Amino acid sequence: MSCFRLENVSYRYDKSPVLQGIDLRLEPGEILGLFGHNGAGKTTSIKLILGLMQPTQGTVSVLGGHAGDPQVTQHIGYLPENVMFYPQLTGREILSHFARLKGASLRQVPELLKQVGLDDAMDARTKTYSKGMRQRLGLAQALLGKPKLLMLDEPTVGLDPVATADLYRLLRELRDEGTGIVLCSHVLPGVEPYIDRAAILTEGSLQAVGDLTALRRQANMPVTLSLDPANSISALERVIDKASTSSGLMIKTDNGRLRVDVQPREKMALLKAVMASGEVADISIHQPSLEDIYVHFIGSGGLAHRGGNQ
Ligand SMILES: Nc1ncnc2c1ncn2[C@@H]1O[C@H](COP(=O)(O)OP(=O)(O)OP(=O)(O)O)[C@@H](O)[C@H]1O
Repeated sequence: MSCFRLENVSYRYDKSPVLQGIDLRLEPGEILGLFGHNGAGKTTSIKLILGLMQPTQGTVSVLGGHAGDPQVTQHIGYLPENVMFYPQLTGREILSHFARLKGASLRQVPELLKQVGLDDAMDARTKTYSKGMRQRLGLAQALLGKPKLLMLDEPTVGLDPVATADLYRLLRELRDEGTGIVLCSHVLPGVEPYIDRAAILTEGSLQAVGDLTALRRQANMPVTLSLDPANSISALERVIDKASTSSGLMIKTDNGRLRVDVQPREKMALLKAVMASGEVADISIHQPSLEDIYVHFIGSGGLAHRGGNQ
């Protein structure tokens, strides 16, 4: 049973279309990164999965049922983009309140607060919490009742790098226990090792979906080889010129090394020729990162939408 399936889903607020023909699914035990610029439609997609709104076209099924059904919703954990809590209550009081609302065991409350690193602060009023602490309390709230589907909207906003890495590690543990997780973000640095698949949304349309290998293949972006000459840069450059089948191979010198941008399909032939020449002392290979792939798919039009939370 899939955690959710969106089939040919479109949505419009009033007249303007916000999502168009989205096909997307999430399986148990998987972390999907949903990436897109500000206003791309990430939160709208989440609201449709939560059943807060109905699609104007297409179908949304969640955990084998209908989005919004109480039997389905009780198995969903959701961390909204901007978490706000009553400032006079303590973390423990707030989480206990949400546990009662959700019908989750109160025993979970101190356990979860400990899990998100708030064990020392659970009896302090939330008005004394930092932004990162409020975010962790929001995460604990989302984890109440051990959800089968966890949806996190910009979960790393307000977290420092160590807390961000802790969050990703926690998500990986939950994933390994079978939870399906959606991570919505426009903050890409650091997320790459923790997601199984990425979906890139621009202007309400999915540009690409897949694991990093599939996205790299689809993007067909050049791979950068960084080469240390064994003898001289000019001799190494001649080898590359001769071996290259494509015209206009990008070659740059960089601190006594050569940087060569090569198409993926030509990489192995070029490497073999360079190795056989005896003109190279060392090689490093840089594949396009998730950020490179994201920028490739959203294009300069998408970049113009990006906000300041990078
Ligand atoms: N209640 C609403 N009424 C009208 N338009 C809306 C409403 N909510 C969102 N929109 C519009 O829908 C589009 C998608 O918004 P959405 O919040 O889904 O984007 P997002 O990808 O989550 O953006 P961000 O990264 O900034 O949170 C935007 O153009 C936004 O202005």
